[in-house]
Amino acid sequence: MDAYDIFKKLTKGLTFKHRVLGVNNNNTLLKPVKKEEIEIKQEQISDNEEDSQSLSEHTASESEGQSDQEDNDLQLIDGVKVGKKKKKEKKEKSEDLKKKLLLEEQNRFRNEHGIKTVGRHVPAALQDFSELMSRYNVSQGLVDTVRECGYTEPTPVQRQAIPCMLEDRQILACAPTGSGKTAAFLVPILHSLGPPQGGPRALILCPTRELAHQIYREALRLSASTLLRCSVVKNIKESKVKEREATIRKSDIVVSTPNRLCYLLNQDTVNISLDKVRWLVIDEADKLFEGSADQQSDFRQQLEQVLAACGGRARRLAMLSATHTPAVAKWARHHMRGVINVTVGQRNAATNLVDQKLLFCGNENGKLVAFRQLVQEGLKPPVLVFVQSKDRAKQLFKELIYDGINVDVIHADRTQMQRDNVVRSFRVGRIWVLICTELMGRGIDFRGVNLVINYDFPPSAIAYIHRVGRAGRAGQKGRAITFFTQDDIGNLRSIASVIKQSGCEVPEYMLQLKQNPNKRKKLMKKAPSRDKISTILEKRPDKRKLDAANAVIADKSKPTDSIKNSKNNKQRKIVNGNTQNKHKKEVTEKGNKVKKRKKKALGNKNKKAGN
Ligand SMILES: Nc1ncnc2c1ncn2[C@@H]1O[C@H](COP(=O)(O)OP(=O)(O)OP(=O)(O)O)[C@@H](O)[C@H]1O
Repeated sequence: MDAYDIFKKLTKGLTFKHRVLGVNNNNTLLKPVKKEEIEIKQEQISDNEEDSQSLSEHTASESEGQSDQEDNDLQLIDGVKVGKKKKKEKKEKSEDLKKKLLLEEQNRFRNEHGIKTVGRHVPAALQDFSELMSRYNVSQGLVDTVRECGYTEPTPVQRQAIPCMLEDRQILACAPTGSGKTAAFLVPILHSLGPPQGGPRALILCPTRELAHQIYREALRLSASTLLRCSVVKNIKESKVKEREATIRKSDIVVSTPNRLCYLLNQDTVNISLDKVRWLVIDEADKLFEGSADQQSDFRQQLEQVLAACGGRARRLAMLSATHTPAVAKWARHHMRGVINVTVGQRNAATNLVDQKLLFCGNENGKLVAFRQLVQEGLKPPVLVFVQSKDRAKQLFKELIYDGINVDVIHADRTQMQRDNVVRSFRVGRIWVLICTELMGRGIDFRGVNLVINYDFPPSAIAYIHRVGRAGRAGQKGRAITFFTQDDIGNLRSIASVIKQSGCEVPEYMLQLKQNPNKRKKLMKKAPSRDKISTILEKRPDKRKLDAANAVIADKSKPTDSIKNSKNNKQRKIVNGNTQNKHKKEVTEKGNKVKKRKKKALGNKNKKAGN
């Protein structure tokens, strides 16, 4: 007896409504039902099918009802509607995705323009100036003025700095020389100040008077469509103090050097309130922070005084420069909450619009010869020539004026009026070659400077970047030639690296030179002493040649140290022989005169005594 027979016996006379289906469906345990049996039960089956259908329908509706019930139960958990929660999550996810895509798009746009930012919630960069109206409600008048200045497209620093400042964010911006940083801070200030109120609400500090005047001129130009009043703190003679005070009190935007502003603030008779200042801009920030510890503390003290005077809580800071130093970054970290760092291109790099070259000149005579050669080959004005001190500026000026070159000179010893006249003449092309000191190295915007000549090697790579940046501005190309001698080797490698970085060629050996940090620091503090710039020098013996000759002589005869020294001393005496003899003669003549006077006085005394 198999399982089927047992099942039959056991189920004799019984009807299994559901089992029938089960039998059909499950024949693994039970044998398949025979055909006749199926036919007998067919009727029952169809009835049952209906039942089961209605049952399944019922069950479905029941389970639906149950799931509804479950849903209702879930909806009641903590009063949160789960269904809606899911929808909300979905929506949030899609919003997140949208945001991510938007951020990616913004980053791609920034990359295209060489903009890097560090900070939280950085506003999107500007696509064009008209976006200022749609995004920030900037007046049509201001946008039109910007365009009238010839600014059709924002420069990279303007694309990022303007929205940041319009959203009231503090910035630390580093962008190449000549890339339009001035308009980058002026445009948002001009919009955010609204109608004029009187009493400074924006204060712009920069290192030199020339730069202050330049920023002031740009502010005047850009504010043409507004009624805002701009002023620059001019010379602060005692007689003018009251006049300056009145001007500042009436102005909305004030441009000054820190020295002049603090001088005025410290006058007992002067009452200037900086309470309403909303924007404090520090242009060429790293220059103001640079220098010896004393100089640094000078500016820091001044800055602290100004910050204290701008007591308002709404005060925001913007610091800009073409170069970035750790001192500025550190200060910004401590004093600028929520600051956004904006960097365009590579940090501390020279503009790639300037073709740069290094020229070894041997000695000071070599420099003058090289300069004259450049003139002979044909200089394309305007040309800026940098020297390391005002004395050397005067010396070179004397040399070049005798060569018949259309040249002038600017340095700290000239009066303000002379300085202003020189700058104006150079701007309009009356002067072709302008000799200057580091004074003009920062920020000054002479349109179309074709060539910068570093007659004296710059004291640092930073100074080099700013000097050559006087050419190659606002998209125009330029050239820079830097003379160097043996005295400048200490800084050669760092400057050669800057040149190489900006895409120009430099001999490989320069990049391999050993760095001496102490020597570099020394050179930054004090420029090397150089022979006077003078054609007469050519007739004088070269001291270095003499020293070299002495060394050869000393080596040949192998004398002892003391003999060597005496030999050098003797040589020194020969070099300065004429001067020393002259000096000796003068001393003897003076001595004789004194003796004669004494003799005469003694004679008179004796006469009187005799009388
Ligand atoms: N969007 C623009 N399109 C064309 N030219 C511009 C634009 N913005 C500014 N300029 C021009 O570029 C020149 C350089 O501008 P600016 O003096 O502000 O440069 P900078 O970045 O401050 O340079 P530096 O670091 O040397 O001080 C100026 O002549 C200015 O008129």
